[in-house]
Amino acid sequence: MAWCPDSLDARVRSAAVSGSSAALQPPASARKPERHPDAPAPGELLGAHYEHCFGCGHEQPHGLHLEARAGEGVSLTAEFTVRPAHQGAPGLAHGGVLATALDETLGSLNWLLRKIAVTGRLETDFVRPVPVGTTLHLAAEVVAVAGRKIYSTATGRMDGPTGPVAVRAEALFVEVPVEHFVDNGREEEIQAAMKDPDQARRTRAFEVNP
Ligand SMILES: CCCCCCCCCCCC(=O)SCCNC(=O)CCNC(=O)[C@H](O)C(C)(C)COP(=O)(O)OP(=O)(O)OC[C@H]1O[C@@H](n2cnc3c(N)ncnc32)[C@H](O)[C@@H]1OP(=O)(O)O
Repeated sequence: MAWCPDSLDARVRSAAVSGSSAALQPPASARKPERHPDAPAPGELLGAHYEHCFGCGHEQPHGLHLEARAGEGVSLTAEFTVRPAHQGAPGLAHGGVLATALDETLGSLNWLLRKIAVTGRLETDFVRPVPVGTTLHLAAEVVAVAGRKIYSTATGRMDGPTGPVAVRAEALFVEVPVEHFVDNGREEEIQAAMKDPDQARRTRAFEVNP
């Protein structure tokens, strides 16, 4: 049965105001997202899904080292501190880096659904310049699911989790089978990731859970 709560209507209206495209508006057949019973508990850190991920991996010296924490329902929060390596204009975060932070945060949501999905579309509003040294407080949630399509939204705030919005994004993730990575990725990194001694990361990267 189709799911169309007031909050989704509000999001669609707000999307229209912010200018996000029709492709990011869930169809009438969309359903409410369901948190997987084995999803990390609210408050739990998600950890890196892959040590060399530019967004969350600890083995990327100039990566974002983004730390995401499960929230209620299918939501999470994350933090990312802008470092000198992330500049575009002097002293300010590069817009592409901020989009990456949003992409990584939104991508982490799929772990709460226990679905493996990749970004199909990401639309970003850059609302305020973000100086180097700023900690961006990100909050994201999945708003609807339609077949393989996962619709989600995120904001990034400065000066604390309730501070002014600096960036926001809406996205469509598309669920993919594990072959997506095996068939398209580079052999050496795939082999290395499959040998990762961390069972949780291996599971997250290479198993699709119903
Ligand atoms: C190892 C770590 C693990 C975990 C991985 C975690 C990684 C975290 C990193 C952050 C996330 C990323 O950056 S991920 C990396 C960046 N993204 C990518 O590399 C994805 C590259 N693109 C693709 O591989 C492909 O285009 C896909 C998978 C997105 C879609 O291809 P497909 O599988 O053939 O599916 P397709 O039939 O085309 O589309 C399915 C449905 O989605 C819709 N759709 C598809 N793309 C779009 C789009 N851009 N805008 C609107 N709608 C779209 C279609 O209309 C269709 O709707 P309907 O007809 O069904 O209604």
